[in-house]
Amino acid sequence: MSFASLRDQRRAKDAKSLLKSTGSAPQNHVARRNGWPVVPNDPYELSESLEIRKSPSAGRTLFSRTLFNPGSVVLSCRPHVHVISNSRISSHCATCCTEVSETVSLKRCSKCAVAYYCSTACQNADWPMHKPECVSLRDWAKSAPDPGVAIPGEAVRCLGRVLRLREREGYASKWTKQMSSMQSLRQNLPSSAAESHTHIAHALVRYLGISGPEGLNKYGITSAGDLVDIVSQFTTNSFTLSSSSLSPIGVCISPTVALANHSCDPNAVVVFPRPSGTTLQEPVMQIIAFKNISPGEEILTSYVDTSQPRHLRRQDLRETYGFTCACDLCEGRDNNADADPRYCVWCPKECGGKCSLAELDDQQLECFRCQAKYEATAQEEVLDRVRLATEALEKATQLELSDPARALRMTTNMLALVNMPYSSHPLLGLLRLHVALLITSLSSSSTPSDRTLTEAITTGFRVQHGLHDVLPAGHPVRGISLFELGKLLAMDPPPGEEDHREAEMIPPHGPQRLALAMSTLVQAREELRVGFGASGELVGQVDALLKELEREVQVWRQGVRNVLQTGSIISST
Ligand SMILES: C[S@@+](CC[C@H](N)C(=O)[O-])C[C@H]1O[C@@H](n2cnc3c(N)ncnc32)[C@H](O)[C@@H]1O
Repeated sequence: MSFASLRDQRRAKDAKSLLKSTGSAPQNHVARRNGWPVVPNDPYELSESLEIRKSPSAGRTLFSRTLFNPGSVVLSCRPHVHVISNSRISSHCATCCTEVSETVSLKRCSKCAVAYYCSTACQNADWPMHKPECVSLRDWAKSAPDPGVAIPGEAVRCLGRVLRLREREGYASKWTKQMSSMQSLRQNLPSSAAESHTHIAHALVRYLGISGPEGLNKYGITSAGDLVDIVSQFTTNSFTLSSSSLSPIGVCISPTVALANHSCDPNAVVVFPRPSGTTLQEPVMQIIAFKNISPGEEILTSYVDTSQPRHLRRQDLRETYGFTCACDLCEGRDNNADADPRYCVWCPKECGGKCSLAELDDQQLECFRCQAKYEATAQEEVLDRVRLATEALEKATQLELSDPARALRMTTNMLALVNMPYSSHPLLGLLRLHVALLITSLSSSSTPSDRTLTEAITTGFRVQHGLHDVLPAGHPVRGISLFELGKLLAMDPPPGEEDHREAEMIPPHGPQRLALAMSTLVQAREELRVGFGASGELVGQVDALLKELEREVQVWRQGVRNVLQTGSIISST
């Protein structure tokens, strides 16, 4: 069955459920705005500034009833369930997600040796949930065929918590009603998702020690369809749990935040800015407006990385969420007469214009500015390099955590080969990964080299350039990458290497670099105040670093003054 017919089926289904929800009540009893029925907020308890409407083709969606300025918090809540991912399980507290550091140590659960906590208070808070989970984790480890799979994946651990919480909270509770109201794609499951759903369902049953239908009944599951619904609700509505600097650290579910529909040109973002200051309230999840949202406007977040080209965004959305995005960006209604900066190469005549790589279909690449066309062999060579770079990006991303040195060699080699605008896929991805790997190398080396620092800074500037062309101001990814660049510029260059190359140095050294670091950090603060809201943890970190640099500048100015004064004393005597 084609995707279009699946979508049409869903539309028909939406229309049916709409009729059902209005029942036999007269039409004028159903509140409508712009023709869309307003759905009662219950059981969500949304604030007065928000309302839920039912779209004809995209299910329930959130609308604003007030003006949200860029940087204002649209919604703030603690997720219903969250778990730390397998790769971060020993470095983040299972309860509040605080990361291990020089000042924070984590203690491991002595029974399962899987969950880690930053304090006794966090361990106690998690105990009612962890107690049965602890038994499941131990049983799972005992029967694991090898140590590499001794801990179940985060989807299975998260769903284990969902089922146990449903039982604990009660099937008629608000908590369970909210969870059950989340959309399931069971009826229109994309074929690509069926295999992974089955795999998760099998693993879940094994993890919970369920051996027959009675075991499932205990968790309120009366049919295989119920189980598919629960897995599908998870995949369609879960969020990547991230640190305050957007590093992925786990997975979580909030039925309220999940009410927001998707656009590749969104007006709001979902972040975890750690605003509470009290670990026991964390993780706090927020929807933040990064554009003006007027009363009566739909609140739209993005489920995918919007710096990616359309074909990759569409593929992700189809496979995981079962729909084809029809936003202005995807449908080419964004009034952009140039090549898509997310997927393009430079003009063959180097006029500064770009040729689009989107919808190529054997056509000749043509410059949008001067209409010059690529020769067949040159075009083949360019496309080969794009393919090669795409594969290298995928491979290096997989190796980022397990073998960062090898990943760094791959990005270094590939960056020397690709020549396309910094904003374009796969170059932007390679540049972002390259900076991250260089930062890892700088922080893990006992003798970091100035060459590595310089390369990280120059690459950081290229990333800025690229992101600027594909993400709007205030997007959290822009703020984070400016902050990283500011921190690199603020680092003291390693001693002993700098003098002989100073004249040709890009970026500058000495006080000029300090000034550049400060202006970059001020810009980062502006962007972060929008993308994470003013009370985000990172805004405080930028302020602290700016104060430190201010003091360095004072010391440096005083030093110059001293030298000048000493000089004038010498010359006057
Ligand atoms: C996280 S849920 C959003 C809330 C959902 N509309 C509901 O009624 O519960 C994601 C699902 O909403 C629908 N959806 C979200 N954004 C959409 C869009 N732009 N176009 C079509 N469907 C969309 C898709 O079915 C998707 O799988």
